[in-house]
Amino acid sequence: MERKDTGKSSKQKSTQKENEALRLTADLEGNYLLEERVSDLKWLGIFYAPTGGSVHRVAKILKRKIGAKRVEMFYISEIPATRLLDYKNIIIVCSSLGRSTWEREQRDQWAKFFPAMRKLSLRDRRVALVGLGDHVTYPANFVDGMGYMAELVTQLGAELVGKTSTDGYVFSGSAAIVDNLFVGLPLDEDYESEKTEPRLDKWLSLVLPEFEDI
Ligand SMILES: Cc1cc2nc3c(=O)[nH]c(=O)nc-3n(C[C@H](O)[C@H](O)[C@H](O)COP(=O)(O)O)c2cc1C
Repeated sequence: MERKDTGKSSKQKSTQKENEALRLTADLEGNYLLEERVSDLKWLGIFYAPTGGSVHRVAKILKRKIGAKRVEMFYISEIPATRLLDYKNIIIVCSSLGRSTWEREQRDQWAKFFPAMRKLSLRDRRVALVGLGDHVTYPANFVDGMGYMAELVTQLGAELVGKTSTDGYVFSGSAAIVDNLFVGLPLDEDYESEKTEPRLDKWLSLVLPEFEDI
């Protein structure tokens, strides 16, 4: 059979395919449009920033422990926020740099990413958080950033999994605690790096079974 030439370049065709897989819907208040992916979900994506420090190191350890072939990993400054929608389950690795830093786009990659992320619907997605912090220098704001991230993904409709007990952590305050549990896994590479691997192993044994199959 003769193939019809639609006159479209392969780039146009792949953009068209991308648009077909995304659906725009109004949020509950009708304030803005939410983007939803409706096809081709993959099992697990790890999204992290910043790169080159403790967050990046922990993201790489996570990928190795889960199995490099089972998971895809992205530095958020190199991808559009809609990439989150490709995954049924999502692990976000972030640090805490204080709310003022997170609110300044010129200083923080997550702050730059948030406006596009706020347009997504994460309904039917399971999200687990890993938050890097420093319990010695910032005991009153320990892993606060993970708390802000939890607020955001919950607002976007995601189901938060992988909450952890505060047992074994020394701190005086944290925005990452809800109902006496951390909203994800806190890690302190600055002062407790020897605890990182055992904490990750224990957490993964609990969180991986919570992720949904596709
Ligand atoms: C300016 C600045 C502010 C920080 N604020 C906090 C904080 O409020 N709470 C906390 O637990 N850690 C805080 N930290 C510690 C970092 O979150 C921690 O060192 C983290 O491992 C850094 O990750 P990175 O090496 O990937 O950048 C802060 C660090 C810096 C440099």
